[in-house]
Amino acid sequence: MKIGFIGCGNMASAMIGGIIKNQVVAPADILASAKTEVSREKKKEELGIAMTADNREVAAFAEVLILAVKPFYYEDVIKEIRDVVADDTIVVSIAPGKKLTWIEGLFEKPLKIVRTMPNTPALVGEGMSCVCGNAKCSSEDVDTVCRIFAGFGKTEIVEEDMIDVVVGVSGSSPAYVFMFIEAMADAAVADGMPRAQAYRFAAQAVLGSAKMVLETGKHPGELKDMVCSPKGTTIEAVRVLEEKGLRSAVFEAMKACVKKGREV
Ligand SMILES: NC(=O)C1=CN([C@@H]2O[C@H](COP(=O)(O)OP(=O)(O)OC[C@H]3O[C@@H](n4cnc5c(N)ncnc54)[C@H](OP(=O)(O)O)[C@@H]3O)[C@@H](O)[C@H]2O)C=CC1
Ligand SMILES: O=C(O)[C@@H]1CCC=N1
Repeated sequence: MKIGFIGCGNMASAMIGGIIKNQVVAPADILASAKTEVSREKKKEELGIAMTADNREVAAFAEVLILAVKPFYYEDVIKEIRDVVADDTIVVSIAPGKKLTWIEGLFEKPLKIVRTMPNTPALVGEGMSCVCGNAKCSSEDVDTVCRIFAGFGKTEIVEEDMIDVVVGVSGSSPAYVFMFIEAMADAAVADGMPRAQAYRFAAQAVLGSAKMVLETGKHPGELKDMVCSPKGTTIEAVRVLEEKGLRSAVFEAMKACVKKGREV
């Protein structure tokens, strides 16, 4: 299977890294484009794939064509490539807000279009993505995309409306988690821990906690309660986090994120 990426920035690189590492396809079966020569050279070296400046070359090459440019470039890119995209190519969007009908309309011909929302932990094989195909897609087409995305993490099929929610809860959320890790590490540094060690401790605590949610099936509140000893240290931290509005901050942040995604 030939996979093409139009745009090869943060998200495409994370996906390609996972695809190659997990041998979904060989590097020779991937072709990507980027706007600047500097990026193309960097990605060629980093990922070991062929790079081009020509989006139309990528579109003609790909059986699965992933549009990995910023949402505001989608319109120009689709107009540029639409006459070289073969009728049976599966076109994959990773952009928030750009609806299937809008993408279909721009191609001006019936095509298989799949909307997805990946996230950057794809780079280490721990991505979380959703997938939704248009009416032209058979279940095999959707499976093909799921198989590619499974190469760099977990994937679930959702209704299109749910994609806006996925943007908030997994597409964008690595950024909030990195902020949380950074803040915990800063506090540990303030208390005397060397910075590199602080990142290791904070990140491993987040990783382990996430695994507990996924692997025990217990409610996160129960897992939290298991850490809070009576009269202990943790409940003091929990009291301050509640006082400072952690839950409300996360709630409001995600509402803002989803709203922005719907407006794109
Ligand atoms: N970053 C993330 O965590 C996530 C991003 N997404 C979505 O992924 C898409 C890409 O985002 P991201 O990777 O962060 O963005 P980046 O800015 O990191 O990358 C954009 C890429 O597009 C290239 N590019 C720009 N214009 C063109 C063009 N006309 N033709 C071909 N290539 C072009 C850039 O080239 P150059 O480097 O040379 O300028 C760059 O390689 C967006 O739609 C975003 O919403 C989805 C989920 C998560
Ligand atoms: O910030 C953004 O717009 C993209 C979409 C999801 C994550 N990054």
